[in-house]
Amino acid sequence: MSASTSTSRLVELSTTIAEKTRIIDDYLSFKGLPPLSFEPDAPGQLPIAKDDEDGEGQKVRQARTELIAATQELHDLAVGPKESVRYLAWDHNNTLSLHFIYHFKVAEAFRSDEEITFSELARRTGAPESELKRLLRHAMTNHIFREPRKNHVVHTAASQLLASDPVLASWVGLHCEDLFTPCAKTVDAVVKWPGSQEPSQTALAIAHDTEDDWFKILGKDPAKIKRFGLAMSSFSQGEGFEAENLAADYDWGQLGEEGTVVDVGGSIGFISVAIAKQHPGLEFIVQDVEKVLAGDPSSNIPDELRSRIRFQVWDFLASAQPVHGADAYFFRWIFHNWSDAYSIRILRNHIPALKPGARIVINDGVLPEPNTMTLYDEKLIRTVDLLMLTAINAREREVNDWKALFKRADERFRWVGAKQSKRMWVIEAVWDPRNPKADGEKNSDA
Ligand SMILES: C[S@@+](CC[C@H](N)C(=O)[O-])C[C@H]1O[C@@H](n2cnc3c(N)ncnc32)[C@H](O)[C@@H]1O
Repeated sequence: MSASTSTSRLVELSTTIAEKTRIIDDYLSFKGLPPLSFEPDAPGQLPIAKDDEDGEGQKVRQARTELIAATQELHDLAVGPKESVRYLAWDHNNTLSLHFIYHFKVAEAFRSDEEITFSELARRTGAPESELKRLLRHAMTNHIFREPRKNHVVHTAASQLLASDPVLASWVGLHCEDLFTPCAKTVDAVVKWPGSQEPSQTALAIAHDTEDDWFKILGKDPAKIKRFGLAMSSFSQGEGFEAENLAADYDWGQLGEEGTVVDVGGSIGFISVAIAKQHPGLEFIVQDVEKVLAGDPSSNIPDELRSRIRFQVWDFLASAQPVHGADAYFFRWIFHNWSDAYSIRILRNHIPALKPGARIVINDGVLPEPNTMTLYDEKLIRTVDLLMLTAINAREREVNDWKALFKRADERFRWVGAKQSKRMWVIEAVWDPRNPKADGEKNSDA
């Protein structure tokens, strides 16, 4: 890009920023909603009035997306490539100061309306004062705490959330305590086990000096399991990830009046409940490992649905699918936890149970085609993809990867398609034993 084009791009971006800011600001003041700020009582995210969720709210959310993209580009242009790369290289120090705050429970140590000295904060948290001061002053450059006068600390919106939002705090704990060190070992793991598909040959295993996979490591520590569950709930409950979307966005009616759905790795059945509520003819069998289904999982099912939702212990890696002849086998957030080799094993373990026309319905993430969304949004899903590599040698997939996965598992899985359902996707194939492509072209995957 020539110097003159670059200058006009700066002006173009600043105009976009002014326009989008105006849309957001006008909306907030018209609706009497609180302005965006760093003060402790500021909203944790852009506030949208309840009755605006679809119409005006969508417009304002879109303006926010475009504002973030424009400000990020303007920021990066202003900083320039040399400084950008220089400071990118030590970005992990942001995680470091956040980790310190999480570890010493600094946010919880004083009230949102309190002004506290570093020395009193050190006394309350047990953290050494000099490190406390250094690490908090670093975090302040990320708007986490503020020093209104020398040696005095107050909360900001972000630090206040760390104290009051257990899901966010668990997310921070998971990343700072469980995944920060492994992240730094990811290149070592790739060098040691290039192309490995094994969940135990990971950076996480190197960091923990173990041959266990992540779930075994987690399984040894109830507090970590709890923190992981809470952190993950931000995905299940977050906007665009709701179970209700799936109930509405997939044509469950095509399974017939009395269709049977097997919810594979369905945990305690909450997705089956959401679908069952909207589709009164369907019956569900929820399968998971023994540990998850111990006790009485039916007690979580509303009385009126209990006759239609059964539970069954089954390990999808260990043996063939025990439920034969179901209309659909449904997998939500399953395959992104497994490498291709294991995903293929899971699919093949279903083959003996499949009747012609049986549907494999997957509700999972999909990686975008490059350059089809803002860098901010693209970075979110690409970061999840890297985490899967670091933690369990699993991966996120593009539409074509999903298609290839079925083909590699068995040519008789006939690809139906992949359709976006809010922030998730529905990916589907049908078991077609007479698929002509299945003859001759036998695949060679183990
Ligand atoms: C990410 S959770 C998804 C749970 C649920 N489908 C949802 O949408 O929230 C993955 C699920 O797979 C289950 N799982 C893991 N390994 C399994 C195995 N070998 N056989 C059966 N279920 C398994 C876990 O216990 C867990 O409930």
